[in-house]
Amino acid sequence: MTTRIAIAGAAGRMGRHLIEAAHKAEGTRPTVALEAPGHPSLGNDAGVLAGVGELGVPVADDLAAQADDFDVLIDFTLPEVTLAHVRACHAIGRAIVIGTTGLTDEQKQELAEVARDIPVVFAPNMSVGVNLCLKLLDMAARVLGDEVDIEVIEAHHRHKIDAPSGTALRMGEVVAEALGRDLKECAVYGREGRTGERDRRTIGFETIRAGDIVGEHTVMFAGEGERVEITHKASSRMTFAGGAVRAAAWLAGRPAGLYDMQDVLGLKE
Ligand SMILES: NC(=O)C1=CN([C@@H]2O[C@H](COP(=O)(O)OP(=O)(O)OC[C@H]3O[C@@H](n4cnc5c(N)ncnc54)[C@H](OP(=O)(O)O)[C@@H]3O)[C@@H](O)[C@H]2O)C=CC1
Ligand SMILES: O=C(O)C1=N[C@H](C(=O)O)C[C@H](O)C1
Repeated sequence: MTTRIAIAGAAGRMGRHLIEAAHKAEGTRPTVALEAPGHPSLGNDAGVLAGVGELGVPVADDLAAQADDFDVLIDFTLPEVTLAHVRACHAIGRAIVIGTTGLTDEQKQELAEVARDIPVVFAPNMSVGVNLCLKLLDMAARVLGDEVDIEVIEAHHRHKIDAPSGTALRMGEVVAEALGRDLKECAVYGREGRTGERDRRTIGFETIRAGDIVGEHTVMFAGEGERVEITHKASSRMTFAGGAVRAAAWLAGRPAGLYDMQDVLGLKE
């Protein structure tokens, strides 16, 4: 059966790749494309926007009005826009895949409540490689334990508006959980001035924003005499878009619940 996909933020960096991925993947089809009211792309064909040729899917601004035309919404937009779409999907009973990062704790809480009634995949990074790295990080943290200093370094393009990246924060959470720490208490974001010696139980975050970097993450476990680094480098947004479309096909017809990419990829024990 073909999964009909709606794409929010269709004219955005990820939106265009999502249209292409949903069009090219077997078993999925982009049927709805959304942008905000007044957006210059409204009425344009989504396939033309994405560079894959005409698809007969004009960019529109009203999700609820197209409820009968899609099975799963994929949303890579802004936290407040994503939450409005979550509420709309709840009202019309549709599944949603969310890639948006930078949600507040309150927004995540609302998402968890809605996921009691509809199926939701929510993940800061949809690439297979990053999700494999999350497994490796759990193992590295358990083996190296409290004997090492842990730093998360991430680099992204100059247009990114949230920091640290959602992926970096998730990496920090995985490491903190493995070590029995609370990330909210042990995270240190950037350093400046007379900082004093490093406290071993902290987890440091460094952010680079420059040029057109698609997305790079390194977690460093540095001890006396050796260090381990686990690095992921994305060189194309298609790696995220392909993962999101795979998640949408996986989600169609599932029971209500809050899932992540580890569920989609079968990486949970
Ligand atoms: N989970 C993952 O694997 C990944 C997650 N991301 C995350 O995805 C998000 C988007 O990133 P990116 O594509 O680079 O950002 P962009 O700014 O390029 O895209 C966001 C799009 O959403 C549009 N938009 C704004 N308001 C609405 C609305 N009310 N309805 C529909 N569309 C709207 C924007 O329009 P405009 O700005 O023109 O008004 C824009 O086209 C970020 O949070 C990023 O961190 C990114 C890559 C991978
Ligand atoms: O904004 C981006 O581009 C990306 N955002 C995600 C994040 O915040 O982790 C994932 C990816 O690295 C690209």
